[in-house]
Amino acid sequence: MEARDLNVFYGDFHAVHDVNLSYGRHEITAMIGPSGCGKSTVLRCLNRMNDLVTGARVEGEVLYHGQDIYQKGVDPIAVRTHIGMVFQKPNPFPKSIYDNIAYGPRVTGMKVDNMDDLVEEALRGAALWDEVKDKLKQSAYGLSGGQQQRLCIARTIATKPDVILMDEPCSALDPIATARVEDLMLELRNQYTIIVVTHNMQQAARVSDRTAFFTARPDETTGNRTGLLVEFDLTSTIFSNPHDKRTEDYISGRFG
Ligand SMILES: Nc1ncnc2c1ncn2[C@@H]1O[C@H](COP(=O)(O)OP(=O)(O)OP(=O)(O)O)[C@@H](O)[C@H]1O
Repeated sequence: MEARDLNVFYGDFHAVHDVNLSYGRHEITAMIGPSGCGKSTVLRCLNRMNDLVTGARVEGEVLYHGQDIYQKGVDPIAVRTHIGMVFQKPNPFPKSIYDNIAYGPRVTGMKVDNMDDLVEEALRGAALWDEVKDKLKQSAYGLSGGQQQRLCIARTIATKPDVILMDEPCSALDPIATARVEDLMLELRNQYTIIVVTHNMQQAARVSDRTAFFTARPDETTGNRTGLLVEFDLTSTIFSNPHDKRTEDYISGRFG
């Protein structure tokens, strides 16, 4: 995936300025930076989730296998089946564990030979099968927060996307549940391209292959802070030998 000259506005407010970024296939890319620098805004552009935000306007291109997902005629629902999203707070549907997984394939009209097999495959893929296989008909709300987040990941992979976007997927989880989700991300990387927004720099350092550091620059006249990409590189480089002083200051905790 690739963002080209991406600018995002909320009404008159220029939230994100000229982002150019290539996301590697079967890699985990982390997007980090101080609050308000536009990480989530950029993430939402990658599967047209900003279409659902009142007043949001996107300029530039987001290329997915070379095709601009903002081009006229592209169906945003179809985009979201290829490019799934996992949110900050686990948000299972008020349905059984089984139906949470089966819902996406059903509503998107996916051709499924055997739904039981697909549900099992998705739950196994999200490292949750062994914990829930005997209670598939029970409500998803009975699961712990960490299990609910893995259920949401299973729900995302059930529609067979090839990119998974994650918006601070562990911020509502305790350290043990966080470690499980991070292990899962590393496993999923074999099959999926993962793009994750995180506030947690250790998490970015632990799981990602490449890291994009964003910051926000105040407009001299209005004082409004517009987000921009400062540096994008291998995670090891960003954390050990960043080229930009702003990255270094952020990483070392002098700013943000
Ligand atoms: N729906 C919206 N309407 C208006 N402004 C918005 C909206 N969503 C985000 N913004 C603004 O856009 C800017 C970027 O926000 P965004 O949430 O993308 O940043 P972020 O880096 O993900 O922040 P955080 O780390 O705090 O979640 C901020 O100034 C924010 O107030």
